[in-house]
Amino acid sequence: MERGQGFSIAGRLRSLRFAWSGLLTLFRTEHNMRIHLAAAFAAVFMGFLFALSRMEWIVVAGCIAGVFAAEALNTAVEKLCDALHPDPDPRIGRVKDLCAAAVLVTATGALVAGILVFAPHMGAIFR
Ligand SMILES: Nc1ncnc2c1ncn2[C@@H]1O[C@H](COP(=O)(O)OP(=O)(O)OP(=O)(O)O)[C@@H](O)[C@H]1O
Repeated sequence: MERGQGFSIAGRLRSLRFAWSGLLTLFRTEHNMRIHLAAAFAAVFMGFLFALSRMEWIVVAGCIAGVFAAEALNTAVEKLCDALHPDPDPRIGRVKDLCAAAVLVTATGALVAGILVFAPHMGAIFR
């Protein structure tokens, strides 16, 4: 936001357009994001199939949002690193490894939460 500019609906809508454009770029350019998207669709499909409770939907939605946000931040830092320091540098490598670790931790947490939410429903089918 530039200094001296007041709040305006048009300004907020413009910011929303930028965020949407970032989201589209993420899905178009990041292969990992397509895997996250496929997992999210599978979780939502199974959520309707098993008629999840409100609390279970909150867990699923939180996991999907968390993984997408982690991947967006990871991609942003990667692009910033490449723009500021295109040459190989062990410090840049460490920064990228740390960001990748953040995505891994988030995705693993989402996987564990997904198993805890869906396993009892699947177990009920085979009982
Ligand atoms: N400029 C660099 N200097 C040193 N090591 C780097 C550099 N760029 C990347 N690396 C190393 O290579 C790894 C992969 O980097 P890259 O930018 O290809 O990320 P990625 O996770 O493979 O990206 P994507 O998911 O977009 O394919 C990094 O985690 C880091 O260890």
